[in-house]
This record gives sequence, C-alpha cells and structure tokens, in this order.
Amino acid sequence: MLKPFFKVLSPGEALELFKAFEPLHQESISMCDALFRVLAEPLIAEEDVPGFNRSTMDGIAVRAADTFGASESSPALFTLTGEIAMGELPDMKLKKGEAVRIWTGGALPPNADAVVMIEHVEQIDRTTVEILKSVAPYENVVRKGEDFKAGDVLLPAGHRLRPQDLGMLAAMGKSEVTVYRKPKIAVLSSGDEIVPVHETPRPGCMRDVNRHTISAMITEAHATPVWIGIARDNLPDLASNIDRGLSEADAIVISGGSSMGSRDHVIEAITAYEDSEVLLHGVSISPGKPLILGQVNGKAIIGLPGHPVSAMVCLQQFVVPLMRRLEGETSLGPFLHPCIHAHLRRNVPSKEGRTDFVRVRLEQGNGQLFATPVMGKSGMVSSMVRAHGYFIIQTDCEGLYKGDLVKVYLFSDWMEGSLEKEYLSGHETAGRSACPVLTASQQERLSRI
Ligand SMILES: Nc1nc2c(c(=O)[nH]1)N[C@H]1C(S)=C(S)[C@@H](COP(=O)(O)OP(=O)(O)OC[C@H]3O[C@@H](n4cnc5c(N)ncnc54)[C@H](O)[C@@H]3O)O[C@H]1N2
Ligand code: MOO
Repeated sequence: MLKPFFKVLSPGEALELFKAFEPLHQESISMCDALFRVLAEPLIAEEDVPGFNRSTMDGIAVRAADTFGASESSPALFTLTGEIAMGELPDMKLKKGEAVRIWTGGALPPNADAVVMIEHVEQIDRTTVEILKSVAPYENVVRKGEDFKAGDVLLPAGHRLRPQDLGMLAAMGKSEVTVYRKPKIAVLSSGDEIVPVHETPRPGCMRDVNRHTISAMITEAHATPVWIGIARDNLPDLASNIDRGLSEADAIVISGGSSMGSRDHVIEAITAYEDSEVLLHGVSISPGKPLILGQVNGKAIIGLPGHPVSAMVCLQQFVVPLMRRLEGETSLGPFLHPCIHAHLRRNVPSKEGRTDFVRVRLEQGNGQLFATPVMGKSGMVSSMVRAHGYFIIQTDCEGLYKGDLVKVYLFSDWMEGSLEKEYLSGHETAGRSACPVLTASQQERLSRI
C-alpha cells in the first residue's frame, strides 16, 4: 500500500525543525587543533597586547615634541644615546634632544612616544643625527594594549575559528580552547540496486554516488562523516544499520527510501523506536520534496531523497544548518556569502507554492554575466557537475524571464546555506538592473570550473 506524505512544510518551517536540536557537549582542545572549531565560551583577553609600546618601523625612538618643526630645510639635531636590543624592555629615559636607535617591533623607552623612520634620519657623526621630518605622538608606534586590552571580549561563544583567530589565541598565550564537540554524522545509503564504487553493477544496478557526495559535503562543513554501509530495501536491514549509526554518531543521514513506495522504509524504521518522532516528511522544494526528519532518543535521523541532486540540495539547505547547530555555531564563521548576480539566458517556469533550486552555468558576454539553466533530471549527477551554481525561485513566483537578474550561489564555496540567508535577509527579488562585470582573472577561474 502506498503511504502519502503526511504534511509538506515550507522550506522555512522545515529549516526551523532542523535547527531545533541541542548543541553537543563541550571539550577543551589544543589551539593547534582548533581551526574551524566553534568556541563554546567567549574569548576574553587576559592581558594587554602588545604589553609595551612597540615600534612599527626601523628608525630612532624620540619624544615627539622634540621633533616639532623639523623639516628637510630645517632639520633637528639629536644625540644618539644607544640602541634598543630586540626582546629587551629598555629602562633608560630620554632627555630633551636625545634619541635611541630602534628596530621594527622593538620596545620604546618609557618616555619616548614616537619613532622617526630611518629614511628621515641623517647620521652626522657617531652620536649625532639630524632628522628631516617631525613625527606626531605615537607615530610609527603600536601602543600598549592597542591590539587588544585585558578584559576585551575578542570573540563570542558560537564563533567558528578562522586562521586569524588562531593568531589571536597565540598572541594572548591561550594554548587550550573550549569548543563544541565536532559532530559525527553517520552516512547510510539504501537500495537493493546500489553497489559500492569498486563493484561493476549488474544490469539494473547503480554505483553508490550519494555516499561520496554526502560524505564530502559533511567534511566540507567541518563535521566528520562516519560511513555505515548500504542498507538493503527491507526493514530489518535498514533498522540494524540505523542502530549502528545511532551508536557511532550524533546524527544519521540516510539516502534513498524517503519516498512513498513500498520499499521505502525510513519512516517505519524511525517510528519503530520507542522514543522517536517523525518531525517532517515532505518539503515544498524541487528537487528534494520527499525529505524526512525524525528523532530517535534526541538524535536527528535524516532521510534524504535518493536522487543524487535532490540529496545534495537537501543536505546543503537543511543538514548543513543542523550540523552547524549541533556544533553550537551562531556566527557566520569563516563563510562569507559566495554569490554573484547574472542575467538569465532564458525563461524559467516554476510552480507557485514550491521553491525551486535551478542549476546554472555562468558565462560572460558583452561585458555582462549570464546564467544558463543546466538541463538534467535530479537523478543525473552530471547536471551538478556541469553547473557552476544555482539560483532560487521563491515559492510565490511562477517563473522568471530571460534577462532577469538572479543571484547565483556558487558551488565551489557553497558551504554557506543560501536558504538560511534568504530567510534572514528577506525576500529574494529578481530585477533587470545591471550585473557585475567579471575581471579577467575571475573569467579565467570560471572557465576552469
Ligand atoms: N509516485 C511517486 N514516486 C516518486 C515521487 C513521488 O512523489 N511519487 N517522488 C520522486 C522524487 S521527487 C524523488 S527525489 C524520489 C525519492 O526517492 P527515494 O528517496 O525513495 O529514493 P529511492 O527510490 O531509493 O531512489 C531514488 C533514485 O535514486 C537512486 N539512488 C538511491 N540511492 C542512491 C545512491 N546512493 N547513489 C546513487 N543513486 C541512488 C535510486 O537508484 C533511484 O533511481 O522518488 C521519486 N518517486
Ligand atoms: O524531489 Mo525529487 O528530488 O524532485 O527529484
């Protein structure tokens, strides 16, 4: 007997369900392992950095006031009293008209407040120099605490650490950080016709594409994929694979078996657990409509549609936000929004009440950027490979016209969930305004994808 979708939700409603899971536990790790991990506590500076007034140039340290009025036509004479060794904190006090040699990064003497660059200093004899340019107080100096001060909140909890953030941890001597545990996501393929990549499929069978696209996308989202296996189209086999997934991971992603056929067992497998709930079956997007979200003992079980394109779209739009939620991420992290505006090459019809993800190829012509929809059904992985990115046709739109300006999300960096962004930033609109012209190097990059 066929089972109907019990309730198709809008993508916004579905996204809320995916984001309702609790973040994982916290752990303390070495900063050397902390790249792209998410802070569980705000990072608060414990000391001033730098801890002393520091020269940013090679030159001579002076009291700025002594240089006022100096110029090429009217140089000021200074007595050179010595040189500040790197790594030393000098205690000598400069008297009026005195200067001391200093190198980039060196500590200024207590009463010096500026550095004259070596280029503006003429050596007259061993102890006398003249300067050809005055300096303002704190010119060529990073002041004590100017980078950051003790007590400053440098990064909030929920921030995903980027390379520059690790630099700041290093600068403040924080060798250990408290982060959220990195989610482990069990990956499970399903279907009697699916064979592993190293096997030659019998007629009627197909190689397992989803294992690889899904695992790669999980890795790209900085979580850890845990391969479980290929479940056969029967409830006991699927259930025992889900059992393994539940014991080894924080959430499970199953591809295939999400639809309404008699061999689609994901819903039954979820509801067979005592503490379980099916939160979603069906979302008004294309491709990807038969998406499932359930929970078993508080762990998310996601049933992705089996078609490779549908599985990737659902993973990107819903499972990436779930993984970010499990990892406690609240900031945009290192993921800026890689999108570009382009004019549609042809009309693209859509159905009201459905959000469409349309794969496109980008090309440059007449100084403008154009997006050509890539043909191909959601079972064809080549349609993803041929595309540079995708644009979204919103639910209340019946289609777009040739020439309309669309926002294309690029696959090469498609980490940053676009739907989530659309809901944050309001409605996506298409118009006919000018689109950006690519630079020669951007065009070159595009042609290589
Ligand atoms: N009568 C209806 N049939 C279908 C509907 C519908 O509404 N009514 N929805 C269609 C849509 S849309 C999709 S998407 C698929 C979803 O199907 P399932 O999630 O149940 O997945 P399967 O039937 O198991 O597989 C679909 C398709 O994908 C291939 N597949 C599955 N796993 C893999 C894998 N790991 N690697 C490569 N390819 C895979 C599988 O062989 C099938 O061809 O349902 C439609 N049907
Ligand atoms: O949702 Mo299916 O994913 O349209 O091909």
